[in-house]
Amino acid sequence: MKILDFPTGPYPARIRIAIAEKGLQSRVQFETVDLYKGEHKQPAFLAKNYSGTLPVLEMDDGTFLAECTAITEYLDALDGEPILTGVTAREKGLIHMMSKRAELELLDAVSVYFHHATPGLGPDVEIYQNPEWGLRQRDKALRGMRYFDSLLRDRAFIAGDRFSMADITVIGGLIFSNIVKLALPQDCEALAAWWVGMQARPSVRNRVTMSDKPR
Ligand SMILES: N[C@@H](CCC(=O)N[C@@H](CS(=O)(=O)O)C(=O)NCC(=O)O)C(=O)O
Repeated sequence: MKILDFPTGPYPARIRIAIAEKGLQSRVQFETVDLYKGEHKQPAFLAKNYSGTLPVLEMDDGTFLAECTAITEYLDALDGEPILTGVTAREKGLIHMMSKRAELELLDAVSVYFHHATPGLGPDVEIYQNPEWGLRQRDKALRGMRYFDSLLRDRAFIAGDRFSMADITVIGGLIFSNIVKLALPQDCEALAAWWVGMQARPSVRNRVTMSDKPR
């Protein structure tokens, strides 16, 4: 299967990390779509993903699958351990909820800040910007960081007692925060400690090179 992505992108990172966690590297080829040239807004790409975003998974039968949560669920169903989207009904529900909350309260909020209150992908791609809206989303992301910090004071992972898709989504949010230089609030010690642990995972550390050799 093929992944259309941008190697250093925060949303593509979610899929790169999932692939590495499940040891699927040998089954995937990556094809870069240049966001800064606006290739993702061209008709040829929009025919693959109406929403004009990355990543997109192209299955061997030609089916296109967009949206990180859907792609992760697909990959999880393809292969066995480790399961990233939950085994029991309760786990599946909680992981999906916490991953969606990580999108709404952190990752998507940082993305809006990037596109609206910074130069983003450049004037040829950012054809409409609302800096005030971007700044409000930045403040929302900071509140989201504090929320996840409060959770991590009592648990090791975002959705419970093991690593899951929800952790990967928060990782995506902190990767994006790093790109836009949005620092974690000083008092978010539990989130900071969790982030150090997450960055030590080979799947996170090697996400751009996708090397499965420990560096
Ligand atoms: N809801 C989508 C969002 C994906 C998304 O925003 N991807 C970014 C890629 S990256 O910024 O993370 O590298 C994108 O395509 N941005 C292009 C744009 O918004 O114009 C998902 O979950 O896949």
